[in-house]
Amino acid sequence: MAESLSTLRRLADIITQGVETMERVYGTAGMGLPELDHPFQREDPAEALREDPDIAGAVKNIMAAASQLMATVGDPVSMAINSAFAFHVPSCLRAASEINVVEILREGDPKGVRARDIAAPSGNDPDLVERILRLLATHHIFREVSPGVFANNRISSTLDKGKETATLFESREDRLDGTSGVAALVESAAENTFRASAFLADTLLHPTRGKLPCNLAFRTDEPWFKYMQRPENTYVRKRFAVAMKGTAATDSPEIILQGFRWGELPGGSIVVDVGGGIGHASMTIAQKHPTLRIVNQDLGPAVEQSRILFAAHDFFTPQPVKDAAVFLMRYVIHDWSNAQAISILTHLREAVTSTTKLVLLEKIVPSVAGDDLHHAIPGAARAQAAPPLLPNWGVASASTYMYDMTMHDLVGGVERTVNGFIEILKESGWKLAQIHHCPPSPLSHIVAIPV
Ligand SMILES: C[S@@+](CC[C@H](N)C(=O)[O-])C[C@H]1O[C@@H](n2cnc3c(N)ncnc32)[C@H](O)[C@@H]1O
Repeated sequence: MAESLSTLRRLADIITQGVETMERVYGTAGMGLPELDHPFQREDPAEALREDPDIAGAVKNIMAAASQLMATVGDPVSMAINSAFAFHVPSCLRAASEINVVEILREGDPKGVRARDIAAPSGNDPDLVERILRLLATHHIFREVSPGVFANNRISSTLDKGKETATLFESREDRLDGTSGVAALVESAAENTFRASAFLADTLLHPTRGKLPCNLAFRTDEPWFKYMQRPENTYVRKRFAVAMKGTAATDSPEIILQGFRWGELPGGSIVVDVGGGIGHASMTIAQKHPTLRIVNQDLGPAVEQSRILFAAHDFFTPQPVKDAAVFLMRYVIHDWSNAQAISILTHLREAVTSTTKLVLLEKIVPSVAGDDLHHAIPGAARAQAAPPLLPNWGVASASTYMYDMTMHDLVGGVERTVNGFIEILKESGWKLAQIHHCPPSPLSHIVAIPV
């Protein structure tokens, strides 16, 4: 058999094996696989089963093999051109979310709602709304149940803001407050990151020191975080904060407890969550390990709440806590360039005791071609997919690479490889001592000690 045909068969076999694993695990648990056509129910025990390692492995293999199969059999010219036009997906998705389609469908007839009734509350053209939803339904986001009639499905329903449509239309300013953060993340990414990303090539063709795609897109010399502080960007800033909650929606909150052994720290040890934001990581640690003393530092005001001390601190200035057992940073270092990251880490290094540890929670970027698994660092080695799959499982790992470019385009940050972490840690007086991966999450605990 020609090589390409045998590859096709091997990819199809991977999918078959994955499906068999899913049938076996769901069958043994006496549960059905959640249906694509039905709205997502987070509390459904069948959703929790996705954490099962066999299911998580099967899902990765099926996604990687299915996308590789499509790339293999699809017309290459169409594949390239469709990739270039794929921007219509986020553009339509944001449009649907902005006019609260998900909530209109949730409140409407479960059998489906006509485009004219979906368009009416926002006063939009029903024909245009129908075309937007048709493009999305073609990508399995929403269902077109009969011509011009739409319903939510498993994917669209994750954007549900959980409020009455009347409330959502009443005040645009507050519509995202208190929501899961998924719609905020989608709208923020599909507006701000999307606009910034459109200027990536321009920054390569006309590189100007210090200018990021975001600076060209928003015609400002200010960094993104500063630009968001302008009074006219209040809505964008509020939405961004809610969107940060959305970034955690794909991970269990318990992930903070999975790697580094917080329970082995002596009672009374101080854990400083540097750049801890609203403190959800601090809160999870404090609840599970009540004898630890947690300090959550961020730019905001200082308060004491739920046994956590919220302290105002700029991490580009000397670290005031000099007796910490752990400096923790979740999703902070990826916001910064190497020079800035080294400055932040150096301030922490200057505040250590002989036993202080640094714990970074970040994604570690694998190469698509596979990595050298023989790093001297305990825990660094990670499973790789067997051929013919891409070693990094291709699109099943896409979010890591999407976040990497998001960091670059908006803030000049970077999702780092293992070597990237080794380098910035070494430059700031730390040594990477241990890595705990937390599959199926792409997040890892990176533990460093002072040298
Ligand atoms: C991506 S968020 C991560 C927040 C939190 N660690 C989490 O996992 O949700 C980055 C955080 O860094 C904070 N930050 C940005 N610049 C800072 C600075 N100079 N000093 C302290 N915190 C800063 C932001 O306010 C934000 O809360």
